[in-house]
Amino acid sequence: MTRPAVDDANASSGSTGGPILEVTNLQKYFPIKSSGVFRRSIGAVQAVDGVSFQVERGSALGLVGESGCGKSTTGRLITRLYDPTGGSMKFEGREIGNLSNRQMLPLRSEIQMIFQDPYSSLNPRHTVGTIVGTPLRVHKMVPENKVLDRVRELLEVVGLNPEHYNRYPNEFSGGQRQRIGIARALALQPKLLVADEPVSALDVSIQAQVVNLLQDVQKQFDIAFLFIAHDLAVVRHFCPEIAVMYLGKIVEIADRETLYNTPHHPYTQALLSAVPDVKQAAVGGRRERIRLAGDVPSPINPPSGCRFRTRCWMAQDICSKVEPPLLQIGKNHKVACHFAGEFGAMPTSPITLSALGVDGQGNKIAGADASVEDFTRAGYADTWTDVATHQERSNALVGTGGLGTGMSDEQRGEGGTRR
Ligand SMILES: Nc1ncnc2c1ncn2[C@@H]1O[C@H](COP(=O)(O)OP(=O)(O)OP(=O)(O)O)[C@@H](O)[C@H]1O
Repeated sequence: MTRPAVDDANASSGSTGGPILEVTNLQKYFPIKSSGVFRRSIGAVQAVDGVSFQVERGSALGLVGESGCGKSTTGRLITRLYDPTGGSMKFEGREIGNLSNRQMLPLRSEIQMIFQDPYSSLNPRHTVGTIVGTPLRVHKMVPENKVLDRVRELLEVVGLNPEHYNRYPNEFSGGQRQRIGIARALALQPKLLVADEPVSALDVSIQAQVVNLLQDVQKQFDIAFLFIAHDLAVVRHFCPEIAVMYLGKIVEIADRETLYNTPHHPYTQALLSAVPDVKQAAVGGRRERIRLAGDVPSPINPPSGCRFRTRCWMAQDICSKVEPPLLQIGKNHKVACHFAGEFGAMPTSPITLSALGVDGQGNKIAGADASVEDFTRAGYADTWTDVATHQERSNALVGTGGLGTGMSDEQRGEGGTRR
């Protein structure tokens, strides 16, 4: 199976490079209707509420968070199984959020999805040959007399016996069924694959095999991935960048090394504390386990200010009054927390004040300008504020030991960051 070279693909879609997917301030509110004849809207489930990220061509972004935080909804928006309530989704530079089903049709082959449950996502009445061959026929990928050859080829790519095309899904194990789902997704030679918890329904012993297969096909066909998972261990080896979601929002996003080594959001720290650390175990150490109290609150009526505050051990008054913006605090690191910092060394006063133009109680400071920075933009800026030193830093100076504008202690005020 071959994929067009990246440059050819760009040329055909009119793309000029840049990320394959750019999502900005994406929202999905599911309306709640009253019962009765006149089904009025009486509220909304704020499943995804202002999410921004980008996925580079051939790369992988991990989207992680507890059940109900909006990961699957985000994946379904990108594949346009759902219509967004607001925001923008650009695929190869082209807005796809407002495309009709018809306009979307040619793009469907380029953005494919792998589902969590390999049992319910395959039609039990169809043979594997039909399941994998149908997209080939619908999108006229190959002439009719070549469909079976291509199906066999795809089965081989995903490590299944090509001669098993005549079998039914119930004749395969869970891991093998997920391989069939992967073969079906690969049939259309996608450029972006949304993998929604592709291994969580599988036996632990099989999970690594399927992740390895996904990694192989990613390299072989230069496919970009949005890899959705509820735990940080699964995405660790797959995704060079990871976004952590909580109740419809991204609370922290960073490159893998930064996120695993120096998480700055209490929620990320809690999630990471549940991940076994082989290196630490080898030297006889144990990472302190942080147990979060209670469940994720309802997205129908989320907590005011910071949505995580009801479960956060760092929460203070400001957290209920003001929503923390997703501040860039490192070269490839953004975090949405008034008290963002390394575990055990988090600041005692909010770091977000000057960006927001508010005082420590969350009240607007008369005459103070909030930052002009757009906190909803996807990707990273070239300059940011270092929360430890309160100094401006820029890509050009990182690594040279050089720092930007030094700030006096006075300027730092109540731990305020200058932007
Ligand atoms: N079609 C829908 N109608 C109404 N509410 C929905 C719908 N789909 C999802 N939701 C709600 O939106 C919120 C986010 O759900 P979503 O499935 O995206 O979360 P998730 O992080 O993927 O969780 P899980 O891992 O359990 O799938 C949940 O509260 C869910 O109940």
